[in-house]
Amino acid sequence: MSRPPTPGGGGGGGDRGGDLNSTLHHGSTIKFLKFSRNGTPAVTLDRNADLSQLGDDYEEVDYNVEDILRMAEHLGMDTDKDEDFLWIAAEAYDAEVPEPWKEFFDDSGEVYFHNTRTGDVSRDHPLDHYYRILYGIVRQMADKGLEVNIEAARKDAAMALPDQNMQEAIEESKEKIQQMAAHNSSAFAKYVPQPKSDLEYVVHDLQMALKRAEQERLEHERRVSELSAKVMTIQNKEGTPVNQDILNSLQARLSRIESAGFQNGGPAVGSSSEGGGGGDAAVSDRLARLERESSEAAKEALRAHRERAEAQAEASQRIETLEREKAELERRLGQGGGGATRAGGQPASSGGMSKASMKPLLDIQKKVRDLSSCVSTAKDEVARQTRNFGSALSVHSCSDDPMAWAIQSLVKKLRSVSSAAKSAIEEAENKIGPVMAERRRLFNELLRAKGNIRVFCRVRPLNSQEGRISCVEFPNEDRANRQVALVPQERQQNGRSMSRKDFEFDRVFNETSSQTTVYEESVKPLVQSALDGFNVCVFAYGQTGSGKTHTMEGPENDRGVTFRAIKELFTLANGECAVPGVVEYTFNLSMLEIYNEQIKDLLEEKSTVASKKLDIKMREDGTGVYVPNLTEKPVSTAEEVLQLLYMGSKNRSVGVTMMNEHSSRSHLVMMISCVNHNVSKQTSFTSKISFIDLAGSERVSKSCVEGERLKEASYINKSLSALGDVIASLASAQTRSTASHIPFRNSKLTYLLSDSLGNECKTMLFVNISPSVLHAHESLCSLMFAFRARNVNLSSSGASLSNMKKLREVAELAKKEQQRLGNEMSTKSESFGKEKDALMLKIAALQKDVAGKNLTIQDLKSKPSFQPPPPSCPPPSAKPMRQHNAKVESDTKDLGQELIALREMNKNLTDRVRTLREEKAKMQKDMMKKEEQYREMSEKYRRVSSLQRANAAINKLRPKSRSKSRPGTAAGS
Ligand SMILES: Nc1ncnc2c1ncn2[C@@H]1O[C@H](COP(=O)(O)OP(=O)(O)OP(=O)(O)O)[C@@H](O)[C@H]1O
Repeated sequence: MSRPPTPGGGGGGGDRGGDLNSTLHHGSTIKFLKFSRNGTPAVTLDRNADLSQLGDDYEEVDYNVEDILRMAEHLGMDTDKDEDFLWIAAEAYDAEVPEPWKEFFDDSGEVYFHNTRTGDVSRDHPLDHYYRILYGIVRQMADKGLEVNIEAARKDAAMALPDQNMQEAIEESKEKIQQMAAHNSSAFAKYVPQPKSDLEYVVHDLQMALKRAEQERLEHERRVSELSAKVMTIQNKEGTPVNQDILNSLQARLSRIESAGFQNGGPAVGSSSEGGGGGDAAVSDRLARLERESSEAAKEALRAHRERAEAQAEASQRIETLEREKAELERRLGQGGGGATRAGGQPASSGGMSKASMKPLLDIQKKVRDLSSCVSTAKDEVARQTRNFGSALSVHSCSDDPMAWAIQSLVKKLRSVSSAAKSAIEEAENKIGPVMAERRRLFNELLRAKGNIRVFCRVRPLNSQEGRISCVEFPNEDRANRQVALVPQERQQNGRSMSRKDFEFDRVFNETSSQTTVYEESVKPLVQSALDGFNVCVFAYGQTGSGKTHTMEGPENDRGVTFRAIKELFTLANGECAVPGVVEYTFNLSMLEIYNEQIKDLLEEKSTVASKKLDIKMREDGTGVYVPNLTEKPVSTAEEVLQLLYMGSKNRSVGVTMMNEHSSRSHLVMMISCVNHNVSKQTSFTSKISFIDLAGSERVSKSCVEGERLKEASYINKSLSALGDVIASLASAQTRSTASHIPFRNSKLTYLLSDSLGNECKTMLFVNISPSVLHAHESLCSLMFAFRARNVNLSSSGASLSNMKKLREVAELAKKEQQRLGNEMSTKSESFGKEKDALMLKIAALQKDVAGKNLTIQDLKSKPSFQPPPPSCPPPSAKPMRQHNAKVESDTKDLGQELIALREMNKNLTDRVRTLREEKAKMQKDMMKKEEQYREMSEKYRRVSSLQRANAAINKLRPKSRSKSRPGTAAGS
């Protein structure tokens, strides 16, 4: 049932009118044909079809223009722009009132609707909401340059409705439309054009315009020749006085026609002076050229359109894949308790990031890269299209050109395609953003699980002056590489002896660990983190000559972690992490030295001792600190950085102490700021990676220094202990989850690095030690300092009591399982071994027996039968001899068979033994895994206990000691 006419709505009737624009505003009717498009019921406006020829085999619906326009406005449509969607208004106008709603009229004759179930009353038709949503969806599809999928739009709109009855009502009306469509579709096939893409419509319009222009040209030609003939007739009439007036008027008319050309959309002819024939030829040529060019432009545009659609589809597919992978990664991370992380957020393994855990991230990076190259290809395509349109426009720039409007329309459409492509690119970029952010988040989670403060110990080889006695041991070296022990060898130089001290770190590198191993298992993962926006700090701590510079800088032929990290930084920034045109990086390098609490710019050209005085300032927005006037050099390759490092190193302050000829008495700080620019969004963020080669940590007394050297040493001690205090405070703040004062300002070093320590920043400390007994005490101090930082890190994880209990239970279980497997394996292998040995013996005996018998047979066979017996023996009769031979032969046969059977048996046994061996190896592997798990758990448990003990001790002390901690005690205590 149609809705009753709304006030002001005119009645139906009137002529159909071919052009919608000409009918819409004249109170006449518009007609709609219903047809099926690819099985999708739809209603479309018919503009050109001659309905009278369709007979009764279709449904023609006349609507009053005003009613439909009013309904369209009521649904929020723009009646000027939305003529293609007026069918929604028509459908809404026709919509039935669904149950349990009823339609009523009030006293003034206005319609209202009443919900008989809920009692709701509304002036709005109950389905108006649905049609508004439907309109919104199709409008959005059209705005995005997508083909309008009515079926999908209807589904989505229905889903958005809260009322089940409404949905059913819509389903019902949809079915009706489908039935009607199925009935009518065959009749309409010849009248209703197949769905076309925007560009195809443009091409079609263009061709129609050409046809019209050609027809008009022919008509013009006909009229010109008609008039010329008339003039000729008049001029040639012999004896007839020429009526000059008539002649003049005819000629003027002819000229007018020629110059008028096709003012109503027809092609302009050449000037009248060119003469009729020449002008026509020019027009034809021009038309042909224009037609050619237009069709080429249209083809090109179609191709570009298709390519764009393909690229877009591919991009969406890739994004989908990425999202799937991301979900998978997330799922895996969610299971992290037993895999990548352990309870309490402690590292799952001692080494660097495992390949398995890195792989999904690397895959995401690769996908993001692919996606971005896809986006940039699409961008290039858009740029190319735009250029093509530009040239097409310049060719057809003549505004009175008959083809201009068609070309303009083509250009307009293509521009809309290009803007659709642009928005597709934007959309893809918007999708890349979250994927990249997710990758960053996951990667950071992985690093955080390993600890934001990580401590590595590196023991350098003994040098020629130190002899061959090492006081360092590596317990469990083959397993976890995490333990190091200082063992007493003989009395120290100072006469004191030392008891054995065991330490554990995130990783211990021994004398043979290569620079590559050290880098890969320590700093490498942090480089990615720096590019992801996290501040990173790598310290090398240790006494003079312990290998700090070797670890950080390294010799030219075997670079240390700094150079390797920088190389990686550029590789990632130009490869995996870059999204050309979306995300780009720039880098700036600065290098400074802190000597006697003074900052010296090492990259300052012509640097002198009395160079500019530098200080550290807090940024006004409170986002961190900076050193005003510090030289910052833009860098884009590792080689550039190397050159600057070389220049900076030459400016370093070095002195001579008894410890090391070239001992460094200052802290060397090298910082690279990484600026991540999002090109399309015009946003950026900065992160920083810093490498700090700390000054030698040896105690003053040992260096036997005085005067200037003593002053240097005391500054060094002070700043190193300030560093220890900062790390300790940060960790205790994390443990208590409360904001507390961090004494960053106690030294220039800690203040400078205040924005790179704590929170989500990644801190890595190498403690370098010498294995020499001569340095045992200094090594012990260094290890104590590092252990303090590491313990701190542990306490920040905050393992709960329930976790401890759980860990203990799991550890017990693992231990039992390990024992059970061990027993089972040894019992099995023992019994199988025995069985196998017995069988082997039997086989060997049988083989021996067979071999002996074979020999006897051969022996007997080789003796000639006619040979006379020896004189002492009675002559043997032939019969027993034959019997004997036969017996031997049958024995041999039997033995042969037995041998085959035994060989078969042997083979089976060997197979069995092999299977058992494999089983054993598998069990051993399982056992080792379990043992490792058990070990980790017991370790965790041990740490938690020590933490508890420490907490208890702190609690005990708390009421008593409120006194300030003395500076300078951290490193040595
Ligand atoms: N892992 C190592 N393998 C081989 N040689 C090493 C290793 N570590 C250090 N060395 C050597 O030991 C010597 C002292 O090392 P390095 O200069 O790195 O010590 P340092 O702690 O930086 O001293 P300083 O505080 O004086 O700068 C150098 O000759 C260096 O080549």
